[in-house]
Amino acid sequence: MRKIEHIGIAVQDLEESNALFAKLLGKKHFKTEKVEGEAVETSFFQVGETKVELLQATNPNSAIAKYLEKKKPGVHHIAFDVENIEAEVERLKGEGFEILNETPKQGADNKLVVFLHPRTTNGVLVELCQEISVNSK
Ligand SMILES: CC[C@H](C(=O)O)C(=O)SCCNC(=O)CCNC(=O)[C@H](O)C(C)(C)COP(=O)(O)OP(=O)(O)OC[C@H]1O[C@@H](n2cnc3c(N)ncnc32)[C@H](O)[C@@H]1OP(=O)(O)O
Ligand SMILES: [Co+2]
Repeated sequence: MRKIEHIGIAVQDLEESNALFAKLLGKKHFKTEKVEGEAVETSFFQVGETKVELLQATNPNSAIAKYLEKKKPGVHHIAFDVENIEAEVERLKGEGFEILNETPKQGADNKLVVFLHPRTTNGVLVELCQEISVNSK
């Protein structure tokens, strides 16, 4: 794990939360992006070397929608930047962590992502992110 890539925050209304976090952080988000595969719309704020990712569900089947059926808006996950996501998945499997999607999937902000089940990570939903480099496209 090289650094915290982002903190994911589940929100009900992206526009409203964008305005709130712009006030809080003293800067506007640098991008919004829909991730069809996750049925989310995201918005990113750069904070030093890490980011805040706001997530709104785009349909009721979204993991964010399901989360908000049971819990209040708030911190949803923590994402770590990794150099080699496949190698990290193998390492973490060996350490007994439960991998939710062994095959990395398309994330936001030009990343491949994997999630670990919170029941094996002390109750924290963990995301691994690997930058998709230009020559690997
Ligand atoms: C990829 C785009 C973007 C990016 O950064 O690039 C994203 O970050 S997308 C983020 C949204 N997508 C995901 O979160 C995908 C991974 N998540 C899942 O597969 C599910 O949400 C899962 C398995 C974590 C929970 O599924 P579900 O809600 O259907 O199950 P339960 O409600 O039964 O929960 C089981 C158990 O886990 C606890 N839980 C659920 N969500 C969280 C959470 N975010 N943080 C911590 N704990 C969580 C829940 O409370 C249940 O615990 P229990 O003790 O059994 O009550
Ligand atoms: Co994320």
